Amino acid sequence: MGKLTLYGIDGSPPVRSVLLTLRALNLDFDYKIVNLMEKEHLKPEFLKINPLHTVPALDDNGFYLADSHAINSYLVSKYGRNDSLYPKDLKKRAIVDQRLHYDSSVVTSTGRAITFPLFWENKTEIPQARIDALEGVYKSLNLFLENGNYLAGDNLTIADFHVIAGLTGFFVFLPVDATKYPELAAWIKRIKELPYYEEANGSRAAQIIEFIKSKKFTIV
Ligand SMILES: N[C@@H](CCC(=O)N[C@@H](CS)C(=O)NCC(=O)O)C(=O)O
Repeated sequence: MGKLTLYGIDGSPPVRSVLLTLRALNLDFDYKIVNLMEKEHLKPEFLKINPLHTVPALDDNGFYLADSHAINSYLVSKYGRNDSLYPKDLKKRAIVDQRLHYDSSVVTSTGRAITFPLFWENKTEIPQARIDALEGVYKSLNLFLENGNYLAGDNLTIADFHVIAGLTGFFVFLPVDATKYPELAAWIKRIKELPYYEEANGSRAAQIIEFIKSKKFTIV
């Protein structure tokens, strides 16, 4: 096997989703930090790897790939001992893909609408409507989970990694009410019990969570 390098930073949810996949697959890799606050992603060296200047980016022996969803499905397809994290069966895969697109489109944009003004525009008032949209995400995820223990059914897949990595920072804005969303609350507990969860996601999200709290935001 050639050399794998992941470019990223712990605060980034899509980066943590790739870290979860790399750990689940038990792969060796180098982790190169690209500090977004220091604008390292805009430096020419990184633009050669990913002209869109986003993290995560993967270098698999000279093959460069951006976007966590593309990276995770590639890693499982190329290096997985089996296909359980991203099934080859067309219908099973289609369900995983649906969850991945839901993550890319809805989960990500809902979260970004809350965090972007806080992180980059120094706005500390979050409109209630944005928190309501986040609650809408919890509701949809709870619906997905009525079909099985994991987001795409009975088995753990990369869809679970993307969504848990995204949600980890959102709990600060809106904790999951287990009486309203029991399946979602149980799923979070289940994912946290994965042996590699804390190392790949939990501990790595701690700093960004503290950063969010330090902003002393209010919901208006
Ligand atoms: N859809 C992409 C999103 C990647 C993304 O937007 N990453 C953010 C950090 S969470 C980033 O690198 N932003 C810097 C920029 O857009 O210049 C993925 O899943 O990898």
